[in-house]
Amino acid sequence: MAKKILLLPGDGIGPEVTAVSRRLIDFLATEGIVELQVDEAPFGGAAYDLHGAPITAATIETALQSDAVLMGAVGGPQWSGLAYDLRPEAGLLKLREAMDVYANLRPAFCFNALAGLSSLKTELIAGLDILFVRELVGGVYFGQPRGIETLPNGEKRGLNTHSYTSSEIRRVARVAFDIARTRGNRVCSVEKGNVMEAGLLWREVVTELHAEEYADVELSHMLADNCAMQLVRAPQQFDVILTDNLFGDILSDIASMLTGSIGMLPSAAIGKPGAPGLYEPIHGSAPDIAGKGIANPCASVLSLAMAMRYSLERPDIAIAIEQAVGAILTDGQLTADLGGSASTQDIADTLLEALGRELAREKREGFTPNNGK
Ligand SMILES: NC(=O)c1ccc[n+]([C@@H]2O[C@H](COP(=O)([O-])OP(=O)(O)OC[C@H]3O[C@@H](n4cnc5c(N)ncnc54)[C@H](O)[C@@H]3O)[C@@H](O)[C@H]2O)c1
Ligand SMILES: CC(C)[C@H](C(=O)O)[C@@H](O)C(=O)O
Ligand SMILES: [Mg+2]
Repeated sequence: MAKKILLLPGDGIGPEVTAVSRRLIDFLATEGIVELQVDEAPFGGAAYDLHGAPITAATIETALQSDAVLMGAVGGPQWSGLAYDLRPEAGLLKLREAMDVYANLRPAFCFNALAGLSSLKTELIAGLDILFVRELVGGVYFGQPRGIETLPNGEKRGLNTHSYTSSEIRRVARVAFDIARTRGNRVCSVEKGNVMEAGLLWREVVTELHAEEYADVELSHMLADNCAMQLVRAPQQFDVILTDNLFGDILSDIASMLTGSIGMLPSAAIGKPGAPGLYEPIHGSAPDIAGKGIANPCASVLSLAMAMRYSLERPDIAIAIEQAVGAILTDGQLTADLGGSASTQDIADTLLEALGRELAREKREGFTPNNGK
């Protein structure tokens, strides 16, 4: 039966990079390599402009009925004055919450061809392969109470609540330990238990789960500020980094620059086994370059590869896409963020050819599933 994929291009460069993934999807479908039913809906600021809300109930329903949702990016200055709930970013949080995609996998992998473009020295980067497992539907992003209130003295107060229950921590920690077993078998759990009770509980629950079920996996703990420093000092020390929603957001952006550009980093947000996954680049709508046709589409395309691996049961296509991206980078097909002059369209054209070659090679030689490593 055809797998269902919902595209949510979003705002800014979102539609530009998603269009490249769409070309790959259409190619795979036309060649009969995979049977896909593709839907598309406005999302974020685009949905607000059309429907007065950043996501509609119908789009949430379609997402829940899909096998995978591929999102571009949302947000932009034209919507920044809206009330909090109407902002494009609030639509994204609503979607993540509705899909209950609590584990956000953010690989920071450096393609060989880009090692020299990292903001760190090449020798610190060679072979870099970190996987962030970021909790995605809890913590300070969702804690109650929240809001902006006026105090009796007339002053305003902005309020957010950072909270985690043990079951929320346990389920995402389980994902990190399970994935670690398929790669370097090491998990570094990151919080700030030195100053936050939620961090203390985080460490306690992770330690307990480790002792009960995952004693074979090497577990370490690190405070988030130290982790930020270690990521730019000696990033190769890490295999899987397990952390909360806010720290995961920030630490994965730091790690993106180790790989050459934020335009390279994909993500997969997964929930209960069998439930649809949400796939999106970690970058935003990049208003500074939107409409110029120069956005790097690799993060979107690599997110599609993650969808093939984690939701669409096609690890062969995932690997072919990843190999194709590696091949065009090696050929020097680089967008401006990587110091090149290729347009988004140029990348789409060469990527399609490279994907065709990779799939043909797999047909001849077979492939070995690599679990995203
Ligand atoms: N998942 C998402 O939809 C998401 C993620 C982050 C930020 N945002 C939103 O995007 C808007 C802009 O945020 P920002 O400027 O802080 O972050 P951003 O990630 O959009 O851009 C940061 C910088 O990286 C560059 N960049 C990002 N992606 C690129 C790509 N694919 N190719 C080339 N260069 C790229 C941009 O040009 C910019 O200079 C805000 O409204 C923010 O809330 C959305
Ligand atoms: C846009 C925003 C809600 C989002 C986040 O903070 O999770 C973004 O920064 C990301 O990394 O996906
Ligand atoms: Mg972010």
